[in-house]
Amino acid sequence: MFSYDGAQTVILTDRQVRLPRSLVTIGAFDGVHRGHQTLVRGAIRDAQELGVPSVVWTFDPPPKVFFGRARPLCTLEEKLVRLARMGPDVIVVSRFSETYCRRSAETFLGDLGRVNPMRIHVGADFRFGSKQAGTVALLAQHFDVAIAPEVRCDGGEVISSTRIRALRADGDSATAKHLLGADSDALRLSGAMAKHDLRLGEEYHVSSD
Ligand SMILES: Cc1cc2nc3c(=O)[nH]c(=O)nc-3n(C[C@H](O)[C@H](O)[C@H](O)COP(=O)(O)O)c2cc1C
Ligand SMILES: Nc1ncnc2c1ncn2[C@@H]1O[C@H](COP(=O)(O)OP(=O)(O)OP(=O)(O)O)[C@@H](O)[C@H]1O
Repeated sequence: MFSYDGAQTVILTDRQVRLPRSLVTIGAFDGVHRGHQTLVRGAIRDAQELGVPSVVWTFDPPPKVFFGRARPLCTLEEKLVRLARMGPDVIVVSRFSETYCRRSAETFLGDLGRVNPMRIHVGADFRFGSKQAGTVALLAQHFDVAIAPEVRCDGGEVISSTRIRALRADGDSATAKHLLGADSDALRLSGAMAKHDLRLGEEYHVSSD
């Protein structure tokens, strides 16, 4: 349990979670940049209006990092803290592994059934399942899907983890930090969280004390 400003977030693996109703947003969320933040906040707001728990479903490591296509912008712990500070009810972490990446899009749709989503918020380019076969169109055949508008920076470019990685690689840490938004500095966690290893399938019990 992560507590922040009175809000509490439960962090679970995909094997632990089960909810009778929810509103879900899904993504790798590496860095939890300003685009991610708008998506997650919109999902939490919608969940509150519908009166159901908000769920952020993410992957560790980020798939692009797993496949060696990118270096991570932050650790799992930093990502969880940045997500939890926005106040979702639940964060679900799927361990992205050699076995997991072979799960088909249809199997992942079944996984989502564990939380019975009333609606799912994602960006238009969201893909899922082995070989990225699952599209937003497929997702919309099974669930009510809300497509989040793309968040752009002042210069008009879409904010993405890829762009922030490139800015960092070019040494432009000021612009990278700006696109990551507030709280972009590494956040220290309580020892309780650091001691737990999600890979062991344990539930996190985290307090911000
Ligand atoms: C069950 C599952 C299997 C996946 N398998 C692959 C894969 O084989 N190749 C790949 O590039 N990405 C794979 N992904 C990652 C997705 O393409 C995507 O990165 C992920 O769903 C997160 O979405 P986002 O990148 O929009 O944040 C898989 C995702 C899921 C949920
Ligand atoms: N700028 C943005 N505005 C709104 N939604 C976004 C934005 N960037 C990503 N998203 C959405 O957030 C979720 C997670 O996306 P993802 O983790 O792939 O971020 P990304 O910045 O596109 O990463 P990468 O550049 O590594 O592909 C997806 O549903 C995606 O569509």
